[in-house]
Amino acid sequence: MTVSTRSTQAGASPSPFVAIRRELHQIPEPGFAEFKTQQYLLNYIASLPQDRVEVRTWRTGIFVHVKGTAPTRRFGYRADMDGLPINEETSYEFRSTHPGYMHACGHDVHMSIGLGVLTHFVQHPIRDDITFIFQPAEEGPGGAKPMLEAPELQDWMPDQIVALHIAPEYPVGTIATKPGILFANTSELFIDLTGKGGHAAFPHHANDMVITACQLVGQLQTIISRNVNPLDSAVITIGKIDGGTKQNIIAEKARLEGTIRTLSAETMTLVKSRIESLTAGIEAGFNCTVDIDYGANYRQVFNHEETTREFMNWVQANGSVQLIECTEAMTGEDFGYFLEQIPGFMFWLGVDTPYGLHHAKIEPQEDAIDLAITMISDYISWKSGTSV
Ligand SMILES: CC(=O)N[C@@H](CCC[C@H](N)C(=O)O)C(=O)O
Repeated sequence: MTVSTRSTQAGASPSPFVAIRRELHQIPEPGFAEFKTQQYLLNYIASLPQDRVEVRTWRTGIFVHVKGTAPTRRFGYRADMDGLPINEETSYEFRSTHPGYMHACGHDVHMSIGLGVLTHFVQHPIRDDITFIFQPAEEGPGGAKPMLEAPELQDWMPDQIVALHIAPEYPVGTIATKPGILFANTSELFIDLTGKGGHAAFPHHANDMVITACQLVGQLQTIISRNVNPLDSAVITIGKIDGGTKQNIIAEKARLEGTIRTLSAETMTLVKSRIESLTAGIEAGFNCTVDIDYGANYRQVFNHEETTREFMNWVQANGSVQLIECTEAMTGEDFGYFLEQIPGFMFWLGVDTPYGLHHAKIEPQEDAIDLAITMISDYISWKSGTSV
């Protein structure tokens, strides 16, 4: 394949898809509000030769169909599009121009790789068709499920699908994956506490929801340490607390925002049932009301055993990147919904940066972009050539 002209060394001009990643990096947007991102992608796709390309939009997402020369099947590549509410603190010259928003989960990288693979197959037709899915709202509330059900996808539904996620902890030149479960089941968690506000000097006339929220956060952590089997894995993270209005007013309301992660659906049910018992105790003990909202729920990312093993063998034989057979992670991804319907897999792409996903200073190594474009293009070409 010929797309890559790699160079991200200081002073050198970036390759086309690194340059695209830098432009996308500057316009991170919330889920289902990826308007500029969608327009940017549409403009780029429109700049390609159109004879075998067809485009459909769905809300802020995009489906692109690239027709093969004598198709017998259809491959799929999915990239997510949304940014995160984080104030960027990287050393980049091409930092986010949207205050308070950042591509801190690599979706700018995932999209630029998607455009690179798309460009390759527009320039180098293969026998089979390919559907590219640029999906909004992966960080929540989830674009995968409604996109799978969208009428615009039905006649372009892939027979096999692939997606990747950047991995800060792995070196550039490595990918990591495994057959079976790769990412956890997730559920968002929003808990609203309502008590009785009052003057800071008269706590006996009020029910303080700041104290109640603090108690509840501590109690929630006992679910993992005392209810979940230690040989199983689960996470409860409360990532945000809001409460009160002023330092000398007892808070009438508080809100906890978090996420639950489990490796099995049964453990998710157990964790939720324990949350409900503990919050019932909080209501009784602190004379307040508690409302729980589980927000968006994602099913586990479960890599198709046979397809993933075949891909891993191909990577090892191909030799352009090093394969790591990893363990599962407690991250979530609504790509799991695609894998429930379509055989395929997700893999981690090594981008070697000391700051993790969702960190304000994350700076993925951009050399991984052209390397991934080449590898995915080569894999799909090989697979198309070998399949009937
Ligand atoms: C790869 C990654 O970081 N994905 C997100 C998915 C978020 C799911 C949902 N909004 C939640 O918070 O539960 C993650 O946080 O793992």
